[in-house]
Amino acid sequence: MDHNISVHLTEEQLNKRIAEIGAEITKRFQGESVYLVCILKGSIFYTTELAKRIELPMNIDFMTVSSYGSETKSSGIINIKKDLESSIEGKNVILVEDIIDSGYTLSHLCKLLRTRNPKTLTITTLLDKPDRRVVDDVVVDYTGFEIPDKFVVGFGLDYDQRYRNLPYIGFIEDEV
Ligand SMILES: O=P(O)(O)OC[C@H]1O[C@H](OP(=O)(O)OP(=O)(O)O)[C@H](O)[C@@H]1O
Ligand code: HPA
Repeated sequence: MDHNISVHLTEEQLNKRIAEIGAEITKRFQGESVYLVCILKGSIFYTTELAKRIELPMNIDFMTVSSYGSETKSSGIINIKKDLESSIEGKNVILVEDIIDSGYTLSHLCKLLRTRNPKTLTITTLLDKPDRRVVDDVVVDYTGFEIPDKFVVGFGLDYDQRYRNLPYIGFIEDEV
């Protein structure tokens, strides 16, 4: 089944904001290196665009986490399907998320990563849906855009594994 998808954020708007966040992170960690943690799969597009805009020595690592399955609502149960390859002890870790919705994923991940003693833990998300928050115990350092409570796809985000490749962020309007 296909969906009507309305464009909410264009590729240009996304990349402009990502460049701003990259510049801020570059300034904040001047003279140091950073360890980017990409939360697969959704964050892959944001991570690659952001990484290109951070002018610092960098390591990029990946975690696969899942809580949504084929639903549009979080189950609240976070599964770590793939863990990081290296130790983050003493590193400037930057956790890169595509979206914060209920907050379950971020809350769980932050608790887990802090147990591994990073030097700093910085959180960035491309999108934030504040109206949907259930768990709100994490301060986000860099947010791309706040969006209303509508299901979004594109730029890495999926609906039942579809639409990740759209170069923009769009709202699912209805089925056609
Ligand atoms: O704030 P929350 O309600 O926890 O939702 C946010 C999380 O949900 C999505 O991941 P998902 O589990 O759908 O996996 P995916 O990235 O592979 O699509 C998204 O990428 C975030 O990681
Ligand atoms: O709106 C969304 N779209 C895609 N994936 C998501 N994961 C949480 N919220 C969303």
